[in-house]
Amino acid sequence: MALLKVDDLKIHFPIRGGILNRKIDEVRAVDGVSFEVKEGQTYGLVGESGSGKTTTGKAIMGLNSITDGDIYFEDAHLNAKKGKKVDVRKDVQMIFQDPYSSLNPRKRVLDIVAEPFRNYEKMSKSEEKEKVKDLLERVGISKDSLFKYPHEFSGGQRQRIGVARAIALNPKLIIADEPVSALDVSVQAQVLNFLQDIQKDLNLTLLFIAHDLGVIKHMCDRIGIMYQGRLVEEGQKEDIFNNPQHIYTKRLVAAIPDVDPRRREEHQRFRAQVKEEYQQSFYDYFDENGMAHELRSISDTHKVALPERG
Ligand SMILES: Nc1ncnc2c1ncn2[C@@H]1O[C@H](COP(=O)(O)OP(=O)(O)OP(=O)(O)O)[C@@H](O)[C@H]1O
Repeated sequence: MALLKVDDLKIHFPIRGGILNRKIDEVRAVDGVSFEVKEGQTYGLVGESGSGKTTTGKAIMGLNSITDGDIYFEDAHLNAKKGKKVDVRKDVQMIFQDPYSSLNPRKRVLDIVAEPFRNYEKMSKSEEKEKVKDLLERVGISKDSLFKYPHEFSGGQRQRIGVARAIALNPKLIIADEPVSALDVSVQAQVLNFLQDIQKDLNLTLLFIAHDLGVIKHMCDRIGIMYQGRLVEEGQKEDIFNNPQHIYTKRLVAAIPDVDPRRREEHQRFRAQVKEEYQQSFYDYFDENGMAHELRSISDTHKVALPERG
């Protein structure tokens, strides 16, 4: 069963200008995105910076207003216009990219991790401490850390504290937005493996957002490729990596450094083939400024590098 269903989601931000500050254009950050995440699955949303991944994640959390489309969690329609507002804050939690800024530097670990359940559960101070100690133990942080501040931890440890906070309410879905991209390469794998362990232990469903296809490959069962606010391709991991269909997906797969010497020649051939196909097809997809034809009103940040005209 799908735990999360995103149906034709559109999130457009107005661009205002002129002395009357009127809407002069819009950024179509998300423009007709549909996908489903099944219970227990890790679904990867991948795409370059500005492709709309974070905006999609925030909309699921209720942090972005939705222009059009629907989001369902279990059977609840999250953005229903009529009826009672559904609160999924307990069931859906987010882990952010930057463990340096996502933890309040003035708060102690105890208060950071206890914050989510203080709103939901009444408990004594000593019960609260015990619960936070348990959570810290679960994420591999010493329980003596209760009264320490975020700056006393390394990046990887801070991300673990962020995870302790995210799992404090026993959520069903975690949206992990680039959870390792701000970390040293040397600790990235550790944090990814730790996330997988936590997922298994707690039977969590993960929506994993990243720009790095290597990280997505390591983590995800199913993958959606975002480009300029659209989901240009979607499928099981094996299909995306072995038989990509969209030229943008092919370029992402071709750009992965080849680490397996047995596949080097095959990968080189694939790269050459993609380069040729991209050059031939470029002007079918993009105009002379590098903007996709059907998506011209998207902001300049979406421009892609122009190849030589063949
Ligand atoms: N509040 C906002 N107002 C106006 N434009 C916005 C707003 N939030 C995001 N955007 C724009 O929407 C587009 C998609 O942004 P988003 O952050 O979702 O992309 P992303 O794929 O997550 O990229 P990144 O990895 O850099 O965060 C970008 O062009 C961004 O500038």
